[in-house]
Amino acid sequence: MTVMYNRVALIGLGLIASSLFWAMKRGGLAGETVGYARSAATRDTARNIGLCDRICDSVADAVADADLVILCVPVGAMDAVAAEIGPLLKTGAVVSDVGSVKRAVIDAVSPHIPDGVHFIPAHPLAGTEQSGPESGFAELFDNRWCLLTPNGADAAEVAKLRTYWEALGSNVDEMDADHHDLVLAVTSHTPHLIAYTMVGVADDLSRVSESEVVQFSATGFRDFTRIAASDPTMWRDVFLNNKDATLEILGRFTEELFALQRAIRQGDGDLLHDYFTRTRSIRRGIIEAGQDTDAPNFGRYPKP
Ligand SMILES: NC(=O)C1=CN([C@@H]2O[C@H](COP(=O)(O)OP(=O)(O)OC[C@H]3O[C@@H](n4cnc5c(N)ncnc54)[C@H](O)[C@@H]3O)[C@@H](O)[C@H]2O)C=CC1
Ligand SMILES: O=C(O)C(=O)Cc1ccc(O)cc1
Repeated sequence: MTVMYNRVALIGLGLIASSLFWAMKRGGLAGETVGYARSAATRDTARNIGLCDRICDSVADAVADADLVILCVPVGAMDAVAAEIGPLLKTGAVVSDVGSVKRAVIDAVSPHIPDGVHFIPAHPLAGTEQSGPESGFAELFDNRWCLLTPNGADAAEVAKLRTYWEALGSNVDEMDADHHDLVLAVTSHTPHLIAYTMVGVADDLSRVSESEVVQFSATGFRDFTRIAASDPTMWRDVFLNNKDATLEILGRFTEELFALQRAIRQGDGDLLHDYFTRTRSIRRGIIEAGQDTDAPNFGRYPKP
């Protein structure tokens, strides 16, 4: 139990902020944690469930004297929130965020950060399809990656934030923001779009076949429906703010899809078999690296 920052302010009280609070409480990482949410209803819920040591009714109260301010709002709201808090930050404070996109957040937030305040963007690769203050839990970040995109920030403050995320349970790496956005377009953003699309297709179909789509959902489709239940505002903002990388990956995806479509039409079993053999090896690589915490036998890899 080591206090790392005397006062931490969480702005936007949803899944990630509430998980941060519970994880900080578990580790005793903050002297005091204060929270602010835009809507009075969210602030009331937060108070009722004991989220944060204090919930403030104004963002000014929340960031006053804060040593670490973490922006936990949708990516599209970062600009407005940063503009509001910029003039209120104390010298020496660290501002960070948890947004799923990094370059657009850096461009939106940096102009509002005064001299003497350190801005260190971060992205925990951990989440669920749930949102809101009641959805958080202390274990969310355990054994998950958190990527920092320091963008030239003070090395000592970056090292401290790294230690903070490690104390929250994460593995931490540093990356260039553009590279982050491309990697996440491949591993998270485009897969979410595909899930949204597939569930949309099934929804159109279910109008024809009544409830069969729901009744006979196989595991793969169930996973798609879970992902497609994610917060619409958050995901709208991800695509609007990681436009180039997702369009690039989506272009490649549709080309491959057309190639597979042609193979099915032409009965080209060799092409399909070769393709599926290649993709299977990628899955095995992930499991052997110990990265698949959802696998039924997670914890038993890598094999002795
Ligand atoms: N949900 C997930 O699985 C993950 C989300 N993230 C990122 O974390 C951030 C927060 O996501 P969640 O906690 O899941 O969202 P959430 O929807 O649970 O909570 C977001 C909070 O921000 C507030 N908010 C929205 N617009 C606002 C505005 N203009 N001004 C002030 N407050 C505003 C909402 O009222 C809510 O309290 C997003 O940037 C998202 O990209 C990062 C990793 C995983
Ligand atoms: O729920 C899931 O499967 C996720 O993929 C969670 C998630 C969503 C957004 C992120 O930026 C990081 C992780």
